[in-house]
Amino acid sequence: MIPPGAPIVTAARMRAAEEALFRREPQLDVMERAGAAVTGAVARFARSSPILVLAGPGNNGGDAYAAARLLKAAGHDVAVAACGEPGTPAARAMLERWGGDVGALYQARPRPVLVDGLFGTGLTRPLERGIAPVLAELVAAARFSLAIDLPSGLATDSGADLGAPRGIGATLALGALKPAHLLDAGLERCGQVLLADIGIPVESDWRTVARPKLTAPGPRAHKYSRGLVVVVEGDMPGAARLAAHAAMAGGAGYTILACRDEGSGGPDALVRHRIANGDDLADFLTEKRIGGILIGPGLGRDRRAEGLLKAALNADLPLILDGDALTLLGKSAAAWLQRRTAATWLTPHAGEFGRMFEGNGDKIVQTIAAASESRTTIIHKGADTVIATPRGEARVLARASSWLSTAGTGDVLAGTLAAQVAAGNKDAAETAVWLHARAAALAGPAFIADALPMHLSQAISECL
Ligand SMILES: NC(=O)C1=CN([C@@H]2O[C@H](COP(=O)(O)OP(=O)(O)OC[C@H]3O[C@@H](n4cnc5c(N)ncnc54)[C@H](O)[C@@H]3O)[C@@H](O)[C@H]2O)[C@@H](O)CC1
Ligand SMILES: Nc1ncnc2c1ncn2[C@@H]1O[C@H](COP(=O)(O)OP(=O)(O)O)[C@@H](O)[C@H]1O
Ligand SMILES: [K+]
Repeated sequence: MIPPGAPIVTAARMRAAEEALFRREPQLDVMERAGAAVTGAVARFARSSPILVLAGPGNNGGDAYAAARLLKAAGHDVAVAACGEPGTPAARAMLERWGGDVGALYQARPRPVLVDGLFGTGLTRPLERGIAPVLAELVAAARFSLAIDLPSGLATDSGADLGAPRGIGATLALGALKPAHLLDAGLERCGQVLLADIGIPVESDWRTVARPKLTAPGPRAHKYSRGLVVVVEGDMPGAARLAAHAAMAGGAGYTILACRDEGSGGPDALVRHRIANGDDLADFLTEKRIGGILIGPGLGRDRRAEGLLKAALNADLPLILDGDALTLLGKSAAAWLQRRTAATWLTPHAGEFGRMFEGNGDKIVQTIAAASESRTTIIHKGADTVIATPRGEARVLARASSWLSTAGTGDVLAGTLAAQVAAGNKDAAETAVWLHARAAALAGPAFIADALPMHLSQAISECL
């Protein structure tokens, strides 16, 4: 499990935090703690199996030499293989403290337990030729592999694959999580992510999503105080119905489907209100008790859809934009949205995000830049979901149920978010993402999106 609410830092931030600490404490003491943390984690998995420790030229290699010595002192059968001489004073000192044999990486014989201490946050380019296949073979031949800080061959700040092996069983993040533990290729290359506190103080506006704290409605609650949600229906009514159902199951007091005609389907408690076009919707949205408008799921992209979207954008009410609403805005999204005075949330998947914003940089950086430019809170969905606020905060959710990869689950997320927005939850996005992921976990394998809302009640009960 990814540690909830844990800070996430880039390689540069981690280095700065380490350097600040080294002004107060010897670097070797910190590295000894890193070695001890690795030893503890490896010993748990290795039991009495022979261990091969791989050491690289930098401080990741320094951690590896420290761990090799401590594992040996604890009675384990340890062999060490290195790629290159240590290039930092700390790594050299740890090689000396190890004092045993060091083989060449290219001649290393596989052992049942492998410790990957080749490269960590200092990796700046794809693994040099020859290293990746040797590492891949040693990992494949081992019964269990643990990576120190990061699997060698992952770009720390993006999680991009620079030659990382497949099959690492666990990764022990040192001091703090890095984006690579959560994003892109890191999602499948890190195995189980463990976090070791080695006494490096880190500050960050970026954290993993944590379980929210919610409260039950007060004794004097009524349907309006719980939150009135309006979901705007479009060409594909099923999508809006799914979202409306999720808003209701996500705790909204009153949910209205603004629909073209009487229609049918959906829970009986769902109220239908006929809306022919954008002018109609604009009139309806003068109702000040509305706590959140959701538009976009199944909206379509025709003239009527454009009129509805314009009415929603012009209403001075909290607004959630999803699906087709995002595509309709396209590259003019930021210009439209920064004019709004009421709060706005966007829930794009990667395709929709790319239609609205330039995609420079890593997913966290990109999402923060877009949130700040458009003055919105963005839930950038995917197997790795990044939430960014206009204030530069980020929350990351990795490893939600991969069964979420089915049509309609995004509509359920948008509806869940609308309920939280209408209830006035100031962490509506993080709450909705957590509840949605928890509902998916509770739904088990091969659920359909229609089944997700019914698990929201249990998910909410776990937050009370
Ligand atoms: N500074 C410290 O004392 C501490 C560092 N820590 C460890 O140190 C790591 C960071 O150490 P470094 O900054 O020395 O970096 P690394 O040890 O991750 O790697 C740096 C070395 O790799 C080389 N290199 C980079 N890309 C390469 C490539 N594609 N092919 C071949 N060689 C390549 C660099 O030239 C340099 O020699 C962390 O991940 C963590 O494991 C922790 O022990 C905490 C304390
Ligand atoms: N492999 C995956 N692992 C975890 N979550 C996923 C995965 N694939 C999709 N999701 C989640 O499922 C939802 C899909 O939303 P979206 O792409 O908008 O689908 P739709 O438009 O069909 O509803 C998002 O919340 C996304 O984060
Ligand atoms: K490593």
